[in-house]
Amino acid sequence: MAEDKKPEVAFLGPKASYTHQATLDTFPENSYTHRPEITIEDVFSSVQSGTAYRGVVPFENSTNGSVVFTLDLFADMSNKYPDILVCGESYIPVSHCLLARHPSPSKNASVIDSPLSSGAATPTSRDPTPAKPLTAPLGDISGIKKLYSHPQAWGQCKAFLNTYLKGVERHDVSSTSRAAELVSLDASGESAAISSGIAARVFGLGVLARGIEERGDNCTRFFVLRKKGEEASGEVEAEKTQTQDPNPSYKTLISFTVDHSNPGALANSLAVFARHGLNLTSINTRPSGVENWNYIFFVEVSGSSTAGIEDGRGGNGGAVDLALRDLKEVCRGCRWLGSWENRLQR
Ligand SMILES: O=C(O)C(=O)C[C@]1(C(=O)O)C=C[C@@H](O)C=C1
Repeated sequence: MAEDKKPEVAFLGPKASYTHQATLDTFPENSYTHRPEITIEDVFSSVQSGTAYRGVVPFENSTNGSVVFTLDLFADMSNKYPDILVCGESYIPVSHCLLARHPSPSKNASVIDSPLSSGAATPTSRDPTPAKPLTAPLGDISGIKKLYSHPQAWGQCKAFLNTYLKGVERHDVSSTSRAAELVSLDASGESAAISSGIAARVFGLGVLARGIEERGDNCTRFFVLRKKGEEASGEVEAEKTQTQDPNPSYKTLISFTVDHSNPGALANSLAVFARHGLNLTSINTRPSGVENWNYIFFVEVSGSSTAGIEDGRGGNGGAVDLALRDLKEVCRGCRWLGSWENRLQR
């Protein structure tokens, strides 16, 4: 069947996750088969093993910061994903809803009468001026005893949760769409999910509140993964059309570790990028996993590295390749994690 011939793109599922939206944004359904995976690690695994042509994973949220699960997989302490590279990115606006199976948002229920619905969280000595949520529930939500979502989502909806669902038990699950799926299976009707409006339709749930995120411009950045040795881009026509910018700029992700006992080791490593005129656009750290209080650093720089770095020939002599060569001299270990076209629109 022609359907079977389409390249497979693995993504953090189930269907209707924000990662699914990012996948649809980059890989049109008529040219690719979209394969939902249960965890972000499963996506890495499918790309590493070659069973998926590409993978899509969340990397960073504009309100709540890095997706640490993804960073830890790039850190790859057990050397399970040595061939994973980033080859693309996608920015998706994220607007969360509160979803439940038996939404009683009795349209008539007075939101104003409920003590839970005053729109102001209780001031405490630790937080005397709590943030005000952007939105209120559409009806009575006092029956909700359990909340499900991806850990990233709690931090994106703090004001709403503190105001209207303070103290309600929270369950971390693998994605926001998995949260919606679990709620759809809970006959008690006492659970709710933080998930998307699309997930409400896919899992037949009702919407108890819309736009519950902290900020109206909440946005998540996703990475497209490929396996080392696979063409960077362009082999499939549909993917080529993603380039809309006639003068695209590029970004590169690099990880490195330093000898923490050496004063200036980190400063010397970062100075390499400045010396080669590379703008550092982000820096993250995670525990290295080697010993306590030892870190792995992730930096994103402007520019790209091309042929040669991948197979150890040293690259094309561009600024990123030269920086990688010099970085090796001053850090303990470093790894090029891919270069891709910058898709950030300002
Ligand atoms: O759970 C999902 O729907 C995801 O795609 C994951 C994820 C994330 O990890 O950041 C993506 C976007 C939102 O920021 C919340 C969750």
